[in-house]
Amino acid sequence: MALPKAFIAKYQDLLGNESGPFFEALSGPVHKGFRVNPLKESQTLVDLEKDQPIPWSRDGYFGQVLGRGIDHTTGLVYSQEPSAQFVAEVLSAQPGERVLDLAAAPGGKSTQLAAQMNGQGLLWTNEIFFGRAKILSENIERFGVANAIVSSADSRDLAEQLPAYFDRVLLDSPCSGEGMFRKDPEAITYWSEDYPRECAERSEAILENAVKMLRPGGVLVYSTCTFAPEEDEQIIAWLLDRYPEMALLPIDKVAGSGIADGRPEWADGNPDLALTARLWPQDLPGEGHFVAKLKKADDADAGKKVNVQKPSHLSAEESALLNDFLAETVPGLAFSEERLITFGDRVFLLPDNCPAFGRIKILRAGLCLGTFKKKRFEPDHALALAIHPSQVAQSFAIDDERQWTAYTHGEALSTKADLKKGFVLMTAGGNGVGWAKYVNGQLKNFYPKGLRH
Ligand SMILES: C[S@@+](CC[C@H](N)C(=O)[O-])C[C@H]1O[C@@H](n2cnc3c(N)ncnc32)[C@H](O)[C@@H]1O
Repeated sequence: MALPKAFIAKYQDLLGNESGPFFEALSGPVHKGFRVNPLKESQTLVDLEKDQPIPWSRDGYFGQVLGRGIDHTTGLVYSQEPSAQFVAEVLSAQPGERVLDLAAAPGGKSTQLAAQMNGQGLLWTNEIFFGRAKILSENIERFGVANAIVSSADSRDLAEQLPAYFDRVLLDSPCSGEGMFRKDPEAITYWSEDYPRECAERSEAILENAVKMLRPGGVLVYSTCTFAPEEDEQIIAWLLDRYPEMALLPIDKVAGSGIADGRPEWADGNPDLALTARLWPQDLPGEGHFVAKLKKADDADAGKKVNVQKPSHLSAEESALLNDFLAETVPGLAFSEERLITFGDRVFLLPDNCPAFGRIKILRAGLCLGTFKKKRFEPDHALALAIHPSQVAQSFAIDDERQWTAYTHGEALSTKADLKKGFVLMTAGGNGVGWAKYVNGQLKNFYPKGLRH
């Protein structure tokens, strides 16, 4: 890997004697990791080795996930670089809280936060670029997350809509990506001496909005995947200076893991900056990361009141179609109609007390239940991935490779199983993986066309 001369000079200067092992590590092997998904009822399908837990990640292991493998397709695992798994652990979202992931695509940290929240509370996950937000939304669906709002908005517009609203905010900032040089050498081509400063300016602008959205007493985690002090300690020094209501919190650096303190001497010398965390490739089996955890003062400005999103009014026909579908197919799913919202023909179950969307572009408003078709209701793939098989009236277990291949190709399956005419939850290894419609010994395939392979 050819590193820019200016990069080498900068880190020789900053790291002194440590620079040798640092540059050596940058030309060493990349470490792969994955997380298992505790939101899924059963883990029986995971055929990846789970003998090397990542010390700083609750559900994380070293190892490589295959893109088209059943583990991945069914949302049982999420492929994520080991160091990146530390960030959401530091934020530590709790069930029932209001949590914002402000720069979230493709969704590594959001899916980890969703696992921590275990379906309770509100996870608002945002990505400014619409194309990337679509990928984020697909990953949220595959992971079986029912309580997430996925939006695509500029942080300024979000802050106007949701002032002082969240218990926890994560800004995993768009950065110069120096920590990914080893994993993704293309990142080197974007680098210049000025690039970290340019990225830092963008991060400052996003951070201002992140702080606005934090409630008094709320917790903010700021992270990057760069070594650049301009985007790491110096940004936090700037934040502490600009917002006296924000204070650094200690981070559990997991004794023996190699996670290091931040470097006050690379910013304004404030000793509190040592509370931040640095993950160096020469110290641990992962890529480069920086993490800071801060709290907003309990007596900070509480902001204006945020309204609750108004539900949609279903027509009598829509209500009847939906209620018939639920009674026949998912009798174990109970909720109040006050939580239903429609986008075109699709109906979503909002998280409890969901805040109003205003003009924010929403890609996913909680759990998509399905689509109103002419005189019928068709369940959504997201519903199959998020519900527990015990909630449905009938299910069909795919128990061999041949059936799995046929189902994910979009073929109908023949069966002698004792099923009633209507929708059937298809399961694999004990988890919902999609829908089929049973008619006369045939399971008609409802696996989404875009996912067939
Ligand atoms: C480090 S990545 C996020 C990775 C993600 N947290 C994960 O774990 O999968 C930063 C994200 O910020 C987005 N971004 C770029 N410019 C932005 C801006 N001005 N405001 C907010 N997000 C931005 C990028 O598109 C990118 O998806």
